[in-house]
Amino acid sequence: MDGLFPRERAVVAPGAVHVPGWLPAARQRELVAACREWGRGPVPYRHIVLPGGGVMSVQSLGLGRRWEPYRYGRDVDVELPDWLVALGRRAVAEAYGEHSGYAPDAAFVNYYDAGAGASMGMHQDKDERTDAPVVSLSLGDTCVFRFGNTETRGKPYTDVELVSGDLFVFGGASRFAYHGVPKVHAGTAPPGLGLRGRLNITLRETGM
Ligand SMILES: O=C(O)CCC(=O)C(=O)O
Ligand SMILES: [Fe+2]
Repeated sequence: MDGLFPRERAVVAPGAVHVPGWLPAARQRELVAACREWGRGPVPYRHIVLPGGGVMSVQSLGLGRRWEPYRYGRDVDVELPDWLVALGRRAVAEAYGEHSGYAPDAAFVNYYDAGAGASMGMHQDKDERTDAPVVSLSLGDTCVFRFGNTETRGKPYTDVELVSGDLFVFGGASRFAYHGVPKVHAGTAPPGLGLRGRLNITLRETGM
């Protein structure tokens, strides 16, 4: 039945807002072009190695501050552009009706190679020293985004389909909720986007 009914804006949990189709197609193409440009160097997208030795299946790049699991370091892969800060502010205003001076200083760009089965386990974004919201933008392949609770990695959670162009903001009572991406549906990116796989940009205020 997917596609028969329009996807509606939804408050998935208090402070967690899903806005389907927020980015117009032309904006999505611009963002994909920017993600490609950022990856040209000097620092490429890479699989982050976790302190326990695990290797993330997602390939990531840091804008603004670089995340060195599990903290933000001083190194910068790519500067965080002002236009992306402005987009983040518009996103928070879209979700909550006001942006309250949202001032992100870091972003992760995550690339999911759907053909290779890339996914992201349940985790909290808790290395920031503020409780300002996280803004998430999705491009390319559709994924299952699992949005849970602040107590455990497990149930209760809600599975949300994030499609290219969707906005998801989590703040307030949901800021430290566990979330993850158990599945990316290969080959579901909009044909005109020119992207194989999924890109996700998450903006944060590190408070540092
Ligand atoms: O890819 C996503 O939608 C989520 C990414 C995420 O949770 C993160 O980068 O911390
Ligand atoms: Fe996260």
